[in-house]
Amino acid sequence: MATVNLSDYKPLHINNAEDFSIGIVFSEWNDFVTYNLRDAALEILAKEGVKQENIKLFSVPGAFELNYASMQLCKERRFDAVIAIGCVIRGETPHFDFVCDAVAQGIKDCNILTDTPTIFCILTDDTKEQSIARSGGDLGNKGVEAAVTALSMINFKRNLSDKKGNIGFGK
Ligand SMILES: Nc1c(NC[C@H](O)[C@H](O)[C@H](O)CO)[nH]c(=O)[nH]c1=O
Ligand SMILES: CC(=O)[C@@H](O)COP(=O)(O)O
Repeated sequence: MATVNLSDYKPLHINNAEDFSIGIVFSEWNDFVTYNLRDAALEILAKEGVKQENIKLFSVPGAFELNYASMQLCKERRFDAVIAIGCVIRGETPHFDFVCDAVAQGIKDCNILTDTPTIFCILTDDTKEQSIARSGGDLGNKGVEAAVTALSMINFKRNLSDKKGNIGFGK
């Protein structure tokens, strides 16, 4: 299990988190980073009361494939939120830019073309060191932020349907 940097995580105490269902799609490319992001997100979801059986994991080869997998899960309307996890590290050619732009656009499309909040937990770094620092290193863990964001967006969506307007945090 990854060492989760919780330094800036404050429990949300979201109501009814035990009923939330979340799909996590993670890429195998740079798994020394993406597994840490994934595990940190899982740890936060557990801390906030999401049942393990309501969290489903899916792996894809690379960040570019997060587009297809995330959109498929969103179209199925199977989850309250989807978290897309990847790590793109710049190489010698413009390929980095195309992959990063494509996955940013693809995850954006999931959010505007479907009813499922889809969280962009994709590191886009110039160096491996930058990625390591953001996946449980000195700069925290983006997986923590992604889990918090997913819970917040599910809550947002539920409050929209409740039409109550309250944010629903806290006991
Ligand atoms: N260089 C990285 C990639 N490249 C692979 C693409 O994401 C994709 O799998 C391929 O182009 C086939 O469609 N992927 C990453 O996730 N991270 C990288 O640093
Ligand atoms: C971001 C990537 O796809 C990366 O592996 C490409 O490396 P390169 O630009 O050196 O081919």
